[in-house]
Amino acid sequence: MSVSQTGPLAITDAKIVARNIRRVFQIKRNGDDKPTEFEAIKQLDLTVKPGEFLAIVGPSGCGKSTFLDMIAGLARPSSGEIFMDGKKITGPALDRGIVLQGYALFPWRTVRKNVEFGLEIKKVPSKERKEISQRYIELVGLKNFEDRYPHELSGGMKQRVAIARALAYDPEVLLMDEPFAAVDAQTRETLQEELLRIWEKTKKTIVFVTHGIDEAVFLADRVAVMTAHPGTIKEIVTINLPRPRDGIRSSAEFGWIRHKVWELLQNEQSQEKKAKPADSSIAESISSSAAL
Ligand SMILES: Nc1ncnc2c1ncn2[C@@H]1O[C@H](COP(=O)(O)OP(=O)(O)OP(=O)(O)O)[C@@H](O)[C@H]1O
Repeated sequence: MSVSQTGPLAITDAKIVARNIRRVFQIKRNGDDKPTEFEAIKQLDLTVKPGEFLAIVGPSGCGKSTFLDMIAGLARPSSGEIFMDGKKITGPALDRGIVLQGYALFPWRTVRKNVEFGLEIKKVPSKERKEISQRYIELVGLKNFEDRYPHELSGGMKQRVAIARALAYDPEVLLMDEPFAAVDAQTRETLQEELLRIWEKTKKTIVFVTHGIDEAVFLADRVAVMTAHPGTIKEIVTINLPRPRDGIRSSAEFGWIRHKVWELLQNEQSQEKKAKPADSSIAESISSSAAL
């Protein structure tokens, strides 16, 4: 039997395999007759192992969220394929849980009802739903907040609800797009430690997009560094730091790995600056419109 290979793992042995991904957006600007093609991602290959915690970092606008959306099945690659457990991803499904930066909670639902949302879709009976939601509410440290509404919670608490909601319907893969960006530094560190504790307990595969180098190195087994636009994988850094990682941030090894990732990103950003005069106008106009 011939099995396609991407990196060291066969498609069937890896949790997620992205093969030769390209993503092009059609941009129509005022006054243009025809849309212009904007290549956001090109030739992106990546393999995620079962149970792995993989972080993705890269310069702003390099395509991190676009790539995550494609793994989630919310968008399709223009060419190339993404597989999960050997099957091609063609749309969203409950085997992948998504946690986004803006919490995306339902404001009219209590904490419990938010956490139960995926279970309702799965048609889990009410008694079982309550048991499962309670377990995850407690796992993320929100016991006694079950009946609160999102507007009655802090940013860190909302983010915990979003994590509990994604975990409660037991997806095999958790896709996280800058989930802790909106909280203060101290809460972020607490949430990072909690996420590691949950990951060690639940053995989920996690793909975690972040701007934070410290965050990526602290959390991940491997950090995939993307190039500037058009984004592809520049290098994958294996984080050989022991676990549990409490207190590791002050160690020399942490500082050394952090510096290595920082350097890779720094090179990318300076190369992008040099390349800018040639194709800056379209990239800039699109990036700024996307930021609005
Ligand atoms: N729907 C869209 N239409 C047109 N261009 C888009 C669209 N979505 C994203 N882009 C462009 O694709 C590129 C990649 O965007 P993406 O949001 O994936 O980057 P990112 O790496 O997640 O950025 P950041 O780190 O700033 O969040 C950007 O230049 C963006 O402007």
